[in-house]
Amino acid sequence: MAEAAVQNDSRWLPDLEFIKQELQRQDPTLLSVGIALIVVLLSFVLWKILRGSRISRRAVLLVGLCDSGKTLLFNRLLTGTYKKTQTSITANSAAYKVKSDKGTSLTLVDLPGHESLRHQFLEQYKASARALLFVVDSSAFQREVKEVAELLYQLLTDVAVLKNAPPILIACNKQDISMAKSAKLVQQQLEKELNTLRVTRSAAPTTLEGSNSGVAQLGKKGKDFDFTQLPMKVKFLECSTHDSKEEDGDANISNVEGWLAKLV
Ligand SMILES: Nc1nc2c(ncn2[C@@H]2O[C@H](COP(=O)(O)OP(=O)(O)OP(=O)(O)O)[C@@H](O)[C@H]2O)c(=O)[nH]1
Repeated sequence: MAEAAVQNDSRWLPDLEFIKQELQRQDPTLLSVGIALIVVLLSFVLWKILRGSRISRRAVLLVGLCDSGKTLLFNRLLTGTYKKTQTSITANSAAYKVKSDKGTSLTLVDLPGHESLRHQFLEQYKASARALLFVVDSSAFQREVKEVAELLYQLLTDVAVLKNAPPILIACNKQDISMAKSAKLVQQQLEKELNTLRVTRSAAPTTLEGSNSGVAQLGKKGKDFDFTQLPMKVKFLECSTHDSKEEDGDANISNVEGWLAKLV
């Protein structure tokens, strides 16, 4: 057995000897070709690993404040129909087949928006996020802007979230209501609010236990914050999950479906 192993090993010896001799001769052409080959090989392996981890993360998390419309959007995406909703106290998840020829599926996870629950569920799911579908009630945005920005700030500075840099869709929902703010206005106000939050949070003293561990800097230092400074793609869209006249009227979510289809 041992002899066979030695014989097997000896098959490699001429090659190693050849490489050794060539290196000793320090042929610059061969050396650069060798280095280039190694770089290509390593890049390929790295690309495979990164791609593999992206594919294995299939969860699209629906996050947002209470009553922003996550559960109704979740139901609409899955069944296309209207269903009366109640405040979620736990996460709902289901397989969702994207609207494209590929027919691939993602897992939609609707997380509770209530302040006392959302942190716990975000902690549980954030590492598996392929993407984040952040739902905003555009009709209540003026009143809720600070709270919306705080939740977004929490996500955008979370080291575990930033590690995977999942694409984010900010769905400016309830556009059927006349008071609803446009996606452009929501974006501008959020950028302003996140900028303020960044200043106040970085000025806040860190506790002895280091409560700021796991929290990263938001955007580029020394520049006013805007969403293009983030490592992930952030898109803003307008949608409505039901018609203002009839609750079970048509939803306007085809752009959300389009965004989901592009994830796979
Ligand atoms: N007019 C209008 N109402 C909507 C829309 N989307 C949701 N709603 C209503 O808003 C209310 C809250 O919707 P939900 O889907 O339960 O909200 P949620 O974000 O899941 O709330 P939590 O479970 O508390 O996190 C319900 O009465 C919905 O019918 C919309 O696009 N337009």
